[in-house]
Amino acid sequence: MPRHVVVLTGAGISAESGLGTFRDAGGLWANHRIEDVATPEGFIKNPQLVHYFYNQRRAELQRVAPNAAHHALVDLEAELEVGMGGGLTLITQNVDDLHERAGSRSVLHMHGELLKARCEACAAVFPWHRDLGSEDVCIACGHSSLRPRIVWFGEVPFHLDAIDAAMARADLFISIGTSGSVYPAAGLVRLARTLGVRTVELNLEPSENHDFFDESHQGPAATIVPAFIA
Ligand SMILES: CC(C)NC(=O)[C@H](Cc1c[nH]c2ccccc12)NC(=O)[C@H](CCCC/N=C(/NCCC(=O)O)S[C@H]1O[C@H](COP(=O)(O)OP(=O)(O)OC[C@H]2O[C@@H](n3cnc4c(N)ncnc43)[C@H](O)[C@@H]2O)[C@@H](O)[C@H]1O)NC(=O)OCc1ccccc1
Repeated sequence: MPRHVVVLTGAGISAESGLGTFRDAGGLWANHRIEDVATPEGFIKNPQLVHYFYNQRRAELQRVAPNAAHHALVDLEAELEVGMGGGLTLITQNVDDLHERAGSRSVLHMHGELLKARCEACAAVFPWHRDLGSEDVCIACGHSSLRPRIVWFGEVPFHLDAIDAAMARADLFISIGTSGSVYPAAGLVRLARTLGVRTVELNLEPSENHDFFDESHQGPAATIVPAFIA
């Protein structure tokens, strides 16, 4: 029975909660060009468009709730800690707070969080639950240079050291609801293999890294994640 489990989640785990994924039909990238809304260059060129993109998603987030897949990971966290004296490291590419709302206690948001803002003048980070705009002022330094605390393309993801440390002690790596198309997140399954860690894919369809998994189960996350964890 594995004791130290690393789970990586992507947009697919939040799909059944009603949040759009990126690459699926009608997904986020169907209506917006990545370079316009998810790059530092796009933010300099058109901050209103970028704020509009994230304000839409922040408002939508407050209308949805975690699903059975999020809740199953809370049970796994407790089981590993209490039962096995081990632990769960939950790494997510998602910027939503559905893992925390389900009850997950330690979540590594490697691509940031929608409900936080960061000041580009003094680097202060604080919770932000309403629309964000260029006129908004940083409560720490008074400058109006706030941006969503999100990792854009070309920017270094968060928590890379904690992620490497968790992978180094893992005995099971589970990937849930991700297409495996964005790096360095998509490279974690290969790192797991080089470390001799067992790898499992839980996804609606085979991901771009399907061949790197020892075991793969296809289906909707809210069904297959509780089934796999039970
Ligand atoms: C497009 C891609 C090729 N480009 C990259 O990967 C780039 C460049 C790059 C770096 N290394 C490379 C190597 C090779 C090639 C390119 C690169 N990477 C970067 O720029 C990264 C930064 C990338 C982060 C960008 N920000 C995001 N998000 C925040 C914004 C926002 O949210 O708006 S990425 C964003 O897109 C990705 C979307 O992927 P998924 O979540 O998987 O969603 P998707 O829609 O694609 O797939 C959904 C899946 O779910 C499944 N599904 C659907 N419904 C269900 C269901 N119901 N149940 C189960 N599964 C389901 C579907 O079948 C599908 O498989 C996520 O990562 C998400 O966070 N930064 C960096 O590399 O810095 C340097 C560095 C790196 C390391 C160390 C030092 C320096």
